[in-house]
Amino acid sequence: MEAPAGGVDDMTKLSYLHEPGVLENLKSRYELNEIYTYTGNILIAINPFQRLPHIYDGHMMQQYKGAPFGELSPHVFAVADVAYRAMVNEGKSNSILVSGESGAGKTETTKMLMRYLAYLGGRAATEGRTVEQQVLESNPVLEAFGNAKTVRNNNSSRFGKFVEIQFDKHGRISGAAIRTYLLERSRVCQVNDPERNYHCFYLLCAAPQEEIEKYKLDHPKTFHYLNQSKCFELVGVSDAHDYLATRRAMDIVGISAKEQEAIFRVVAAILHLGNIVFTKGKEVDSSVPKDEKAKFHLKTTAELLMCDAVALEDALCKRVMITPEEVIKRSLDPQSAAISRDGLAKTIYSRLFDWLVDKINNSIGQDPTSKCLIGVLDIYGFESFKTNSFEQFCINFTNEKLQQHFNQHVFKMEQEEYTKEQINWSYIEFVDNQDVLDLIEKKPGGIIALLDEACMFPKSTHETFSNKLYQTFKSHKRFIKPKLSRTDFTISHYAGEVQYQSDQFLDKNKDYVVAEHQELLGASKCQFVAGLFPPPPEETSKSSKFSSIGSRFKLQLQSLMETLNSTEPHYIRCVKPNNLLKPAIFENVNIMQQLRCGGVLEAIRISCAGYPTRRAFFEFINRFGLLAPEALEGNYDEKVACQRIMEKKGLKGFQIGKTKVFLRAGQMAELDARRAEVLNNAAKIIQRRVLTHVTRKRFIALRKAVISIQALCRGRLASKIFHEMKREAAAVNIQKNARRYEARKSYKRLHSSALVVQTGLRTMAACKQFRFRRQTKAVIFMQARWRCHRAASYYKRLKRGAIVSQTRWRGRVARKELRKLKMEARETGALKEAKNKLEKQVEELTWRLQLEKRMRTDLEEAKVQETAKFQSSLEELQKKLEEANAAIAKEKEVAKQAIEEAPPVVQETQVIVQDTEKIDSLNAEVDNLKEASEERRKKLEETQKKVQQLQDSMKSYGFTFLPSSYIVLNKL
Ligand SMILES: Nc1ncnc2c1ncn2[C@@H]1O[C@H](COP(=O)(O)OP(=O)(O)OP(=O)(O)O)[C@@H](O)[C@H]1O
Repeated sequence: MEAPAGGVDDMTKLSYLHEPGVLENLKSRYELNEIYTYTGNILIAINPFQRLPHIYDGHMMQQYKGAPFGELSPHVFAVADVAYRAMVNEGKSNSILVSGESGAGKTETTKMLMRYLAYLGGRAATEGRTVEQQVLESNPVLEAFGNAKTVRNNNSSRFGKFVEIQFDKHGRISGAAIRTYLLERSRVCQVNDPERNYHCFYLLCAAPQEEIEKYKLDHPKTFHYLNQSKCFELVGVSDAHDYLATRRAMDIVGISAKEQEAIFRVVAAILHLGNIVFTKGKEVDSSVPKDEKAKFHLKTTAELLMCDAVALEDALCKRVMITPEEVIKRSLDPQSAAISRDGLAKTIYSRLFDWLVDKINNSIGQDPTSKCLIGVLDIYGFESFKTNSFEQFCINFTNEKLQQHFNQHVFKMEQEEYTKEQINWSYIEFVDNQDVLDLIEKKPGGIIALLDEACMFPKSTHETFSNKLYQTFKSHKRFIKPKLSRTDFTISHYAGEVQYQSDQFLDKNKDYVVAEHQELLGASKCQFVAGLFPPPPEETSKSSKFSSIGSRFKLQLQSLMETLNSTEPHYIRCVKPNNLLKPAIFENVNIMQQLRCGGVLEAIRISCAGYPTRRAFFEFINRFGLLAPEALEGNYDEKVACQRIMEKKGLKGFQIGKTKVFLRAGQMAELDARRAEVLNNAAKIIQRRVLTHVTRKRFIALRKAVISIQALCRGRLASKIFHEMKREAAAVNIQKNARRYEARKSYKRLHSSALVVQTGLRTMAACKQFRFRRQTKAVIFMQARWRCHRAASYYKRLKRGAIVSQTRWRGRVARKELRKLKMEARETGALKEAKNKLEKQVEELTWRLQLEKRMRTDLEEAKVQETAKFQSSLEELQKKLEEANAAIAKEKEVAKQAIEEAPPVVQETQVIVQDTEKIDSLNAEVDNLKEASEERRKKLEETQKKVQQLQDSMKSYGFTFLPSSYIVLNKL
């Protein structure tokens, strides 16, 4: 089969299984950012050196949850899922072993595993912190105190870690425990350029100002333990931010504020401790703090550790030697004092780290009832440098142990199984490393045992120790004595030869606290510091008195191996693609070496050549019996039934053992696929029936609901239409009223305009009429005047004529009368009476004339003259009357005389009566004219009043008219 361009996701599928093929496959996948590849059950993870958040997000977790192994592309979640499912289904503990060299991505992979397991087995946070939250948050705390920048990794874990996640019977996380291995103690006092010390020191130096002041800290370059390297900062990392993040994580894992304060106080004390420089004292081979600065740091260290400064100085510069005879206090030279100081710093730091791990474990809590666990091992990979010390020895010892576990699982157990089951099998050669392990750990006689022995003898040196090694293992095929060195030794590990320098082995292996240090800090006033140095248990035997790092580590590894052996292992091999720590660089040689060290190539070979899948007969029949029901019905024995099932499915190359069926790679998957097909068909039938039933029920309910909804909708629609209609009617009404209002308004405007026009016209007509009447009046007046004048002229002429004729007549009549009077003179009384009557008449006429005169003066000036004329005529008449009266009086006198002489004769004068009547008629005419003019005047006044009123009202309406209009309006 040709490999696809993007590579295959399982290398057992490769057609040409050789090193270049494997490398090419990994390379082509890495170029596509496919960092994970399977090799059978082993997952190879190549460090991308760049964030790929999309492959670790929640969606991805959901995808991998419960997905069959191999169905989705290779992923760390798939391995965790398999481990979890196996634990839940089979009730067996599982472990995931993550290995690889420094910087290969073990810690990141472990974090992903833990996140995914927390996702699978997590529960909703009910009361504050959950176990999984605490497990996850323990990472930043441990990283702050156990990680440092090295040349190979900016965040290198300087300890091994095995996290046991305990689950309850429902598969929920119920507890957890963290075991740590072999913290690199030497880093506390010794840092190579360009590496860094543990992160916590730098974090504390970047803490908020008040803490810096409290702990009397300064820039990292001022501290001896930090300034041995010129690297103080990490690119893209903020120590100040990480300090706060660490404090938050400490809160979550249950470290109280008081404890946190004590922890950082101790960290600060270690920094100050490192700055205590010694110089020669007055006595021989004695030492004292070098200067004031050293004294200041001594004092500060004592303050921070809450112990006596003098006692601290003594503990650093002196040693107490107990001999059977006496107790001797021996001074240390400056060099030894510095070693003592560094020893104290290392002890304090390692105890602090152990305290943190214990605290986290206690705070998370263990579940004693838990039966299953998933262990995740993140441990340093194989190391081979130019100079390899005790740490590399222990690390490589660990890797040998793990390799053996891997061998046992993948190769040895495979082959043993084949032999046990008596199947045809041509054995594959594999490198068994038991001899290396024997070389290192065998008791007695192993390197660790010899090292312990050397440490117990005070006079031993690394030379004596090396010689001992050379003598003991001179014929061991895994032990080589280098030709050019007298103290180095080489071990031929499974991954290659490593040459160790033994000069520090003894010191680094010693695991005892100097009694003076123990005493000093055990008596600290700070409970936390005193707690780090509990009183040592009473020694029972001499052998138990001595404890070495090497043997303690060996015991820890033994216990770890026991745990791992009781679990079903899963392997993740992390690979570092380049030493530049940069993405997209694939260094072939480097990677090939790592694959070889991780046993990946061997695993590929055996997976393909052997029978990676096996099942007990009953398990196989249980699982795949449904593929050939006739094989079960025939009452065959299990072995035959298994054979029939496989033959029916056309499988070839499988083997039937004594109790198990052995399948070639991929055959199990094929059978599973067939089984899934059959199950799917059956499930489909059941689903069909159930679905029909459910769908019918749902349909009926739906129909009912639809009818209700329709009724409701129709109701709504009708009400909507009704509402619309109502609105329309209202709109029409409003329109109607609006139109009416508009029409009325325009009508009113028209009406008032017509009125104005009419008023104008009427005014014009009235003006015309008024002018006509005025003219008529003037004419009448002129006519009246003319007639008056004519009548007056006629009257004057008539009166004159009348008076003349009257005078003549009266003269004649008077003479006649006189004669009569004379005749009637005798009747005096009658004459007297006539005389009185006449007098009265005269008086009356006089009164009337005066009245007329006054009236005429008031009325018209024109008549004044006439009246004057009348008056003058009246005066004339009066004169005449007087004359007449005088004549009458004369006549009376005459008559009196005549009467006296003769009887009087009385005759009435007709002329006076006629004049009076004429005057009366004229007066009546004048009165009539006056009345007529008075009436007109009154009418005119009234008209003017009306005009004035109309004018006022029109003004209030805002109209302005011509004066002629007012007149017309006045008339209206
Ligand atoms: N899956 C990943 N995705 C992104 N970056 C990664 C991944 N794995 C590793 N890295 C990067 O590689 C660096 C080193 O990884 P890590 O600390 O996990 O290595 P390690 O094998 O644990 O090293 P050491 O043994 O020194 O602790 C990380 O800081 C990170 O930057």
